Amino acid sequence: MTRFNFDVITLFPKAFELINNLGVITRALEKNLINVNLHDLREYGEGNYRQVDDKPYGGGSGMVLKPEPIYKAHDSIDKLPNSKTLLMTPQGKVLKQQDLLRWSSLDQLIIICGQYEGFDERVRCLADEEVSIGDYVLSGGEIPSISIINGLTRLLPGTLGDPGSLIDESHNSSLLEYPHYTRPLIFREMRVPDILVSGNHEEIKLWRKQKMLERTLDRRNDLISNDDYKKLPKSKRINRDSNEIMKFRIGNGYDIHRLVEGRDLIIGGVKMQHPDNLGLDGHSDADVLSHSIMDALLGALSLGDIGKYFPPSDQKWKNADSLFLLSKVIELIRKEGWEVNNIDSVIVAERPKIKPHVQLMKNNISNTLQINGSFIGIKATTNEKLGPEGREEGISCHSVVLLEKKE
Ligand SMILES: Nc1ccn([C@@H]2O[C@H](COP(=O)(O)O)[C@@H](O)[C@H]2O)c(=O)n1
Ligand SMILES: C[C@@]1(CO)OP(=O)(O)OP(=O)(O)OC[C@H]1O
Repeated sequence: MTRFNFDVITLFPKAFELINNLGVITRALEKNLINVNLHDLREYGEGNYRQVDDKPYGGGSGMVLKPEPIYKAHDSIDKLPNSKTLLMTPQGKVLKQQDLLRWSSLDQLIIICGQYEGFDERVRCLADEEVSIGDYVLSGGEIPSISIINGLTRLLPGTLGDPGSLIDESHNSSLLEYPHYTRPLIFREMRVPDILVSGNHEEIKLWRKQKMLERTLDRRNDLISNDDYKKLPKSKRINRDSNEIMKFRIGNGYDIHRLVEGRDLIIGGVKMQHPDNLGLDGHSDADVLSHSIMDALLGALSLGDIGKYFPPSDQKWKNADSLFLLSKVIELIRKEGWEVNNIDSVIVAERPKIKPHVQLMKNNISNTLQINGSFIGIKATTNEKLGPEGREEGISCHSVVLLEKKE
């Protein structure tokens, strides 16, 4: 039978009395599956007072654990062939289930418990790995060590009554575990999902897999690595939930309006003069720049296009100010929980010169969207006399936007 040795160097050996009352761990001790040897650091202290700490060089508050007692304690431990030394410190790598699995194939873990005031830097040389149990500070490494003893022991063969309970549980794969239910069927009007009482084990298996995915996406989508995500069937990647792990969405918008006589030429909310007094025709003010930005914003969130929100059949939008329409679209985007990262547009017009008006257009878009002008790019190009824009039959505009999910 495997016998795993934990050797813990600690100033507070009494803290480990807890493991004598920890169910699975206690049973593993009784069955000699593990050995927990406590090495009281005080016994390796120096002088009559068994001093283990001292003032820091360079000044500063608090005391620092001296290197000599820790080295002496570490030297005193018999090292098994397959052994590693861990140093518990908030500066260490955050503990993951994978680490416990990795260490479970060793014969021995020597765990050095740091203290919150710190230890002499040279102690780090003893450690194969520095480990933290989270981004917070405890008074010492004892509770983190107990976490490691607990987490690792339950992985050892013969420890758990039902080894099957290791298979599905959270963190073994990169997904969290599915929800569990037991009797009664209905508790305070909360009913166990029908599928679990259906007796259809194939369906139950599928439901559990789906719940694992949903739960992880909902609570800990940081656990889903790109590789794991790619392993998912494509049908799962394209569903609504999978979109939630995306923090960015890109959108593309295009619009073109005909150049005619008797209409104003308004682009980006700026009224310009065409050399032949032409203007853009449309139901609204036909502002191609604002329109293409709106379509890009809506497209980024798969929300359709402007015609859906401001139908040309509706007289309400006759000669509408497109900057006002844009203000409505950005309201919708923000209501959906997204923010504009940046916008880039290109206006295709043979004439007039757009460049002199670009700053004013930027100001208008920036005020309407309430974003800084430096995140808005507006450019212009002729179409080299080619196509409808080149023949001055119309002016078009292309825009792309990047949206970022708000926290
Ligand atoms: N209606 C336009 C078209 C172009 N510009 C500016 O002129 C530059 C040269 O245009 P090309 O189409 O020959 O590349 C272009 O980079 C724009 O800055 C403009 O202001 N208005
Ligand atoms: C803006 C709207 C408003 O009715 O009309 P138009 O000015 O004709 O512009 P278009 O780019 O055809 O978009 C459709 C409409 O939403």
